[in-house]
Amino acid sequence: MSERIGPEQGLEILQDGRALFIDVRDPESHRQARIPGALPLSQAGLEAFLAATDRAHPLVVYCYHGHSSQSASDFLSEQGFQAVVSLDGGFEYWRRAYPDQVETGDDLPAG
Ligand SMILES: O=S(=O)([O-])[S-]
Repeated sequence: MSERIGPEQGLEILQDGRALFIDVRDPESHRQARIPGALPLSQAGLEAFLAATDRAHPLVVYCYHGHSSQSASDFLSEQGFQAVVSLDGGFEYWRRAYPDQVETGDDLPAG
């Protein structure tokens, strides 16, 4: 089972820039609002993601409430990713706790 982290730890990791945030919600939800710089990952993009991503790159996976991100994290661990965590509370908690850490609409990811 992959590790879970709380939102405070997620914020620290985001600010350190040491992990890739993976958004497993539906693509439209991602387009509307997301954790800054997060990558949308759906079934359709999975193969390309697995082919292109370094297994050593730390990943923080999030969904709506922190449930489906746990199975997505387990799956990514099984695919060889060495540092995968699931974000407790998901985006719904995150957007209320850290409204200034939400990117919306078609804003380009920072950096
Ligand atoms: O996205 S969710 O599985 O936490 S409802």
